[in-house]
Amino acid sequence: MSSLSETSSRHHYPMGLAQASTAFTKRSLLTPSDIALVQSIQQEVVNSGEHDNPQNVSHHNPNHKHCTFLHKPCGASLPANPLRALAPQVLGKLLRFAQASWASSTWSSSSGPISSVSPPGTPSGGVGNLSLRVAEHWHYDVGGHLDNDRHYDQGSVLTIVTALNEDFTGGVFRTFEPSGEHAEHPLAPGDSLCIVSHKFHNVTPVLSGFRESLVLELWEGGITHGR
Ligand SMILES: O=C(O)CCC(=O)C(=O)O
Ligand SMILES: [Fe+2]
Repeated sequence: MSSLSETSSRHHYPMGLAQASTAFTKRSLLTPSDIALVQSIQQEVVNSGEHDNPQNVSHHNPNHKHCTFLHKPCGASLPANPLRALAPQVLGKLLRFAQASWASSTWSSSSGPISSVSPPGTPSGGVGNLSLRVAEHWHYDVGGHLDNDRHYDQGSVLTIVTALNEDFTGGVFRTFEPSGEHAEHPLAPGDSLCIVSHKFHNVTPVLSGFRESLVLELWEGGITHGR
C-alpha cells in the first residue's frame, strides 16, 4: 500500500499467485529456418569451446541432459550474446510473444503474481522493461527429465520455452497446478509456451530419441552474461 512497501517488494513474486496463473502457448511461432538457425548457433557455441554450464556438467550423465548457454561470451569467434547478435529476429519473435501473453493475462493485475512489475501498456512497462537473463539450449537424451514437481525459475519474471524437435517420445512439458494435478503442454517444433517463472513446471522423462528445447528467462536484474 505505501510506496515504501511497493519499492521493497519490487523483486518479490508471490509463489501462490504464480501457481494459479495461466500458461500461454503459441503454435508454430518459430519457422523451420528459425529453428535451424538456433541449432546452428548452439553448434557454433559448442565448437567454440566454453559452452558448458558448470552447474550442469554433473547432470550430463546422471540426468541425461545437457545445457548450452546462448547468451554469454564463449570465445573470440562469437559475439558476447550469440542468440541476440546472430538471431535477433528469432529473439524478437519470442519477446513479442511474451509481451502479447503478458498483455492478455492478469499476471500483473493487483492480485497477480507479478503485480510489482510494470505491465505492457504503461510507460516503460512490459517486456521492454525486463532483460534477457539466460538463453539456454537444452538437450535431453533418453532418461533426461526435470522431475521436481516444484521446480521454478527463481528470480526470473517470465520464462519462454520453445520446442526445437519432435524426434522423441516422452519429454512432455508440464505445469504443476494448484489442484495437485499436472497439466501437460505438448509442444511441436516451433511451438512456444510462456509462463510466469515462479509457476511450477517440469519435464517428463524422454523415453526414446532426444529432446531439444530453447528456454529464455526474462528478469528485472539487467543484462547478464553470468549464471
Ligand atoms: O526444457 C524445458 O522444457 C524446460 C526446462 C526448464 O524449465 C529449466 O531448465 O529451467
Ligand atoms: Fe525452469
